[in-house]
Amino acid sequence: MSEHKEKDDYLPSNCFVTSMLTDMYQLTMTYAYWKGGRSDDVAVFDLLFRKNPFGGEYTIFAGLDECLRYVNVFGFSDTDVSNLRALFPEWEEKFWDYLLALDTSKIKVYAMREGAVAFPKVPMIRVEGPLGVAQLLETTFLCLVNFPSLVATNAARHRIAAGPTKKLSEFGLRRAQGPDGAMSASRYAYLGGFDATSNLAAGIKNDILLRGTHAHSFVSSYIGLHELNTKLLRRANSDEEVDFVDLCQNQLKLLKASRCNTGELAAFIAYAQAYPKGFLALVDTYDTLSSGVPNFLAVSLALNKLGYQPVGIRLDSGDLAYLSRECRKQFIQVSKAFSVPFEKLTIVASNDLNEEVLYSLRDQGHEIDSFGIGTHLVTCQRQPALGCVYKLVEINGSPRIKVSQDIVKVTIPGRKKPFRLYGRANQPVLDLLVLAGSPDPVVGERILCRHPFDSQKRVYISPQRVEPLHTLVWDGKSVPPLYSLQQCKEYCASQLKAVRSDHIRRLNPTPYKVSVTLELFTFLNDLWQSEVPIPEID
Ligand SMILES: Nc1ncnc2c1ncn2[C@@H]1O[C@H](COP(=O)(O)OP(=O)(O)OP(=O)(O)O)[C@@H](O)[C@H]1O
Ligand SMILES: O=P(O)(O)OC[C@H]1O[C@H](OP(=O)(O)OP(=O)(O)O)[C@H](O)[C@@H]1O
Ligand SMILES: O=C(O)c1cccnc1
Ligand SMILES: [Mg+2]
Repeated sequence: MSEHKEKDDYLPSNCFVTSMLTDMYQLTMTYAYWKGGRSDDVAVFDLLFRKNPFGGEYTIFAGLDECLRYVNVFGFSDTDVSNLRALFPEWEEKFWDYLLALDTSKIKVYAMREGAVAFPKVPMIRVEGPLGVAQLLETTFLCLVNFPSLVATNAARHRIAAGPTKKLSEFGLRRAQGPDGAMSASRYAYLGGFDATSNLAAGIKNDILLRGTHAHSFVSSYIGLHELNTKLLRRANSDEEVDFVDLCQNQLKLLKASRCNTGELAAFIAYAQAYPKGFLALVDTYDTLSSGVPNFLAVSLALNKLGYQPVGIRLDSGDLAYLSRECRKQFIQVSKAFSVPFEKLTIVASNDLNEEVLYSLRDQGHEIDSFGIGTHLVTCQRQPALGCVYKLVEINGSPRIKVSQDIVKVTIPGRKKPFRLYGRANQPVLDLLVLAGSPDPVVGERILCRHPFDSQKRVYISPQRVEPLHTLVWDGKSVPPLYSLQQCKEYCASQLKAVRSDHIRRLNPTPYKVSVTLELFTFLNDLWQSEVPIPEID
């Protein structure tokens, strides 16, 4: 086989994503399957999680496109084989021919749509095909789904906490877990509900709106007005150049602000000279209310006189609720006193924001229009990992079960189709797992839905709508349609809108029901009984 197996342009975003990006035990199992003559046994694996993250009751499924890109380039190169040969010199020669020839042409992948709201135990992805290959996909698939889904869910939670009208920008690049953590976080935060990113590379690569203000260093780099290389600024609608520095100083006098830092004023003037149409100032370097805001307003009034409209401010410390209200008050006062349209200037807030702070700000009342959120969003500080697993559920048509003392860890065996059943209000009521060979649920037909493990819990439902959650997305090659990031983002928003609000609420959200058919319930319990020896007490 050639050194690279690149097919078309459908390649993983990260160059580390190759068939060697896996746990060593996947390769040692591959060899043992091959030695045991099991490589071509037909396996079915489910990729699912057991517990929603962040103490919530929902999860956003993300990362599918990257899984399919990986499946598209799956395969071992000559270099991979020579590296593996050095590691495992005792492996039989013929195995290397087998490994070099491995591809995903016999693999089928069924999956939820990227951006779907997913619930515990319902497979987000089902992989079918030769055991030797399907097994090898485990680690990489998990790696490609866990973090994206976690970040997308985190972003969705921040969106819900901020409210639908606020602008949300992801500011996490500098604090992310390495370059891939940052690039993934920017992409999947957007999918989960953010509007923009400060990450230039991610914005350009993914066509995400780029947003940014300026740093404290820009402000503190100026000590006085003498550092400005020009005093001039051209009017918006003519070529006339005006002494802008004089104009700003005069406006400051009119504002009767006596405790302003002159270096800060110089920085704001310099920024306004560079961006007269996009003037937004970070106002907390010295003192927000007695220096930053009056300096900002003086420069803004001067810009107004030259025909420009300023954009707003960023607050990055202090009590953001209080400060934003005070700033808005001052904008309104100045609007009235000077007859300028400053009432609705944008207030951006940042500084260690997270879901809890967003809720708290809402409770207190604030005037912030836009939030810049970094560390907590991209590192998922509240819960740093999602526990997706990849479990064998069937081999050569025989269902397999992984039993555990801990009931939530028991896998639901067999090849299954998941459906979302909708009730009267056209809202999802429960997800139902049905054995693949059994009939699909039918609209208007009453069906018994059972809790997979708790025999007491069962409900009848006559669904108003039945939505199959899986579609075939890879059948030896990718199966269209492939959805763009924008489409995944829109799908995510529409899914979240459809879910009953009590599943989403902040405190004690209601768990969403995940059930199995009576047939699957009986099948699961019979298999459990037959596989687990009955303990004997003497
Ligand atoms: N009104 C508010 N209600 C709840 N939390 C807030 C409010 N305003 C700000 N916060 C949060 O409180 C924390 C304050 O952080 P911190 O202790 O670093 O203060 P700071 O204002 O940045 O101080 P410093 O300027 O000394 O760095 C941040 O996480 C911020 O998001
Ligand atoms: O707090 P986060 O949610 O992670 O958001 C990003 C933070 O990063 C920047 O601070 P930093 O001190 O790095 O630089 P600055 O001088 O621009 O404030 C910015 O001002 C925010 O406070
Ligand atoms: O543009 C900003 O204001 C920004 C970007 C990254 C981190 N903190 C702030
Ligand atoms: Mg900061």
